[in-house]
Amino acid sequence: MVSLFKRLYLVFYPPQPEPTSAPLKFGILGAAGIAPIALILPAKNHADAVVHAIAARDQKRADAFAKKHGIAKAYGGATAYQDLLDDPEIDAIYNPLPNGLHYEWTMKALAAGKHVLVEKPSADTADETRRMFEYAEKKGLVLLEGFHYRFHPATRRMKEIVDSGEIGTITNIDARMAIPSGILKDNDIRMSYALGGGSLMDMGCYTLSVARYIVGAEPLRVVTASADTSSAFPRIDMGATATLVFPPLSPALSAASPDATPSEITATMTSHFRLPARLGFIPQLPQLAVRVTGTRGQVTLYNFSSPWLYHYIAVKTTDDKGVTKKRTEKDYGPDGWTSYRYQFEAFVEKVRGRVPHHWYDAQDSVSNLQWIERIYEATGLGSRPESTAQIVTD
Ligand SMILES: NC(=O)C1=CN([C@@H]2O[C@H](COP(=O)(O)OP(=O)(O)OC[C@H]3O[C@@H](n4cnc5c(N)ncnc54)[C@H](OP(=O)(O)O)[C@@H]3O)[C@@H](O)[C@H]2O)C=CC1
Ligand SMILES: O=C1OC[C@@H](O)[C@H](O)[C@H]1O
Repeated sequence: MVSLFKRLYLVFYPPQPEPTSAPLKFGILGAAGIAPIALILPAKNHADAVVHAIAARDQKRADAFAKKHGIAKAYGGATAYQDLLDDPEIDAIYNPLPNGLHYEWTMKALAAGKHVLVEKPSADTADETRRMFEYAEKKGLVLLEGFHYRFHPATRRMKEIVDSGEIGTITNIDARMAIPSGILKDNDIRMSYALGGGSLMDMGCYTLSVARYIVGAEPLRVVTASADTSSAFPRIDMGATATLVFPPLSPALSAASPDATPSEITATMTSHFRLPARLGFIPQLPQLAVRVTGTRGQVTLYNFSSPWLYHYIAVKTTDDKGVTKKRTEKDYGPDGWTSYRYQFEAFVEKVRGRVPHHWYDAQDSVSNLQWIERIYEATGLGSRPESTAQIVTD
């Protein structure tokens, strides 16, 4: 318990190292709820980065956010986002706008010559994501989709266990990210189709991402997909469940397994904004685990999407004699380092032209959106709308 408090204390009150002589200056588009944990706190703990400006559609909101977080500049009003992008002092942009605005403002930020860390999912469609990364490449700028969980040591450890062959040949993956009803309000950005909402976009993007990461390959097909909708939000999947088939693990990985004939892998992904109460009044617990089943056992990473807060990796194996062994591992890394802090470290390293401890390429982000779109198509709800913004690129 003491270590939990110490860890969380250091997350919210991180040590602030002496800054370098010219730290990277970040600007944030929108006074978004996620910005403090995902960018401001990691930057406070980084010697070579500083959050220099915030832009919000309302000046008072921008000022209040800047004051609260010790940010030097606050842009407000109708032109605030573009004003921030036009600020020559800013090197990099954090884009935590609603999903449906990721494409427009990432493209505009790249056009202004800024590196971009864009929140997940990177855009509404795979085609938008592809165009964003192609443009970043052309401009020689760093663009990263913020799948922070990938940078955390617990995620890497789970993958290491799977790749070691300890649980045999993988047969199934079950990835869930779902929260009980009563948390998400009707006016949340996640409930707006026009803003790129839906549980598959918001939470399903993680479940798909983690399954693809574990297998290290793209799915072959969507087998089943269904969505829970309501008459009040007909185009929003309050919940979505999809079953996809992946190819067997690559020979390099299956060589670590003693099983002779690896078979296709079935992955089930579940996301939900409002898990219904049991018997109408007992709230369900959040579902936040990814479980990988193999021919000789299982590995479960609980809370794969926010491992920094709390997680465990449960490994269960059964040998040829039927003897079952269980163990639990944890890997938080240094106290106070969230998955966002690891992600931030990698982003800054990349911008500085150094090799980050972990990275994933543009195709990874494009593929994630491709499969989100295929699942939406299979549910009958269709992709989220493409941006209609006019963007001037060079
Ligand atoms: N990596 C992670 O762990 C998480 C990632 N996210 C992602 O971050 C993004 C933002 O999520 P979250 O912080 O929860 O959202 P919020 O609603 O808290 O913030 C969204 C921001 O978008 C701005 N905005 C611009 N146009 C609109 C509009 N038309 N309607 C509403 N807001 C608008 C607002 O900025 P302004 O201040 O200018 O009004 C607002 O502050 C999403 O893409 C989400 O998927 C969210 C949570 C966790
Ligand atoms: O990490 C997260 O948890 C809750 C979600 O609604 C959010 O958008 C996601 O990124």
